[in-house]
Amino acid sequence: MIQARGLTKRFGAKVAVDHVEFAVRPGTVTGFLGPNGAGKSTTMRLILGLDRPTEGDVTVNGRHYRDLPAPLREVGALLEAKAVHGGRTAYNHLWCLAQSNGIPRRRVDEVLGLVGLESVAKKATRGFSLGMSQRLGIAGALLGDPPVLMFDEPVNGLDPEGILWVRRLMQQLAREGRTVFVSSHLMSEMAVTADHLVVIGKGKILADTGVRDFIDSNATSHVRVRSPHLDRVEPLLASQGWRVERADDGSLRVHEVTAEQVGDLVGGAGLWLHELTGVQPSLEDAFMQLTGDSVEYHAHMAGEPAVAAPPQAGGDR
Ligand SMILES: Nc1ncnc2c1ncn2[C@@H]1O[C@H](COP(=O)(O)OP(=O)(O)OP(=O)(O)O)[C@@H](O)[C@H]1O
Repeated sequence: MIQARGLTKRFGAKVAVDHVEFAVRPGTVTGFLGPNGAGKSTTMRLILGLDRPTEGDVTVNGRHYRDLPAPLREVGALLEAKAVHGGRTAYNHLWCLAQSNGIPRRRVDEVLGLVGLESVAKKATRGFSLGMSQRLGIAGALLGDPPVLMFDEPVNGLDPEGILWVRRLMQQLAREGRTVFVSSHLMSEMAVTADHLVVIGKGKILADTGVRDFIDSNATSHVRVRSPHLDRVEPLLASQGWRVERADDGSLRVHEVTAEQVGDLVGGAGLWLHELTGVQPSLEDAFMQLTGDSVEYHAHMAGEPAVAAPPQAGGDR
């Protein structure tokens, strides 16, 4: 179990992690989500003792990382896959790690097999692709057979087969009763990999909940409508007090109603529909909804003002 209490890290005036409280429990895959610059990597670095907290505390199975006698046997971590001595072979990289933690040589062969790198074990890692480096990083995390594992963006650079492999690996590790804490920007992947989520924005915890609960409490379902009579259908739906939006592809999104309600109303008015689809919200929808105000770095779409216009007095949101 990983436990953070009042965990805070400041870099000068910048508060990267702001009085964060959470617990990552064994037996589940816990996703760690947040927009760029939210504080995920800093939190992971604090857990691993690579940075010292300005205030507060974080422990792994009740102890600070720096007090662990053989840390690789307690916590395995993949932070930056490319942070490996490029001149060493994959085998030697793992063997050096193993020796410093009293891990037997046969375990090096085992983990190389687990991640599928046996055939390149004797090659220098400087020639490795990002995907191969990720696999090597994961091998390093697994080396000490630790009860707690942390992965920062583990599927970065992996092909679809590799992504599926990582998903199964995370779930297998959790099923074995381990604590698995994993950050990713790939929402669709998190939705199918994680059981629980810790969401951070601008250094503060925004949510700490199950994946399903997170989606249900932060996004609503909608009905997608296409019609050759859109100019009449749109005001008809709006006249019911329903929230109706026009999507970029010309379809309508009608929020918090059922497809039956929309179909009955439009059919009753003698208008035609070409599509009527109930759409369940995704993890991405919920994430965007929750973290919209916490995004530090906004890109601007063509035609969108670079600086948001001030809200109109008395205007609707
Ligand atoms: N060594 C540092 N010195 C100064 N500021 C830092 C340092 N490390 C991180 N920060 C700042 O702290 C904030 C949190 O950064 P962090 O890398 O933890 O975010 P993140 O959630 O991992 O982002 P990303 O998703 O982009 O990897 C950012 O504003 C970042 O610029």
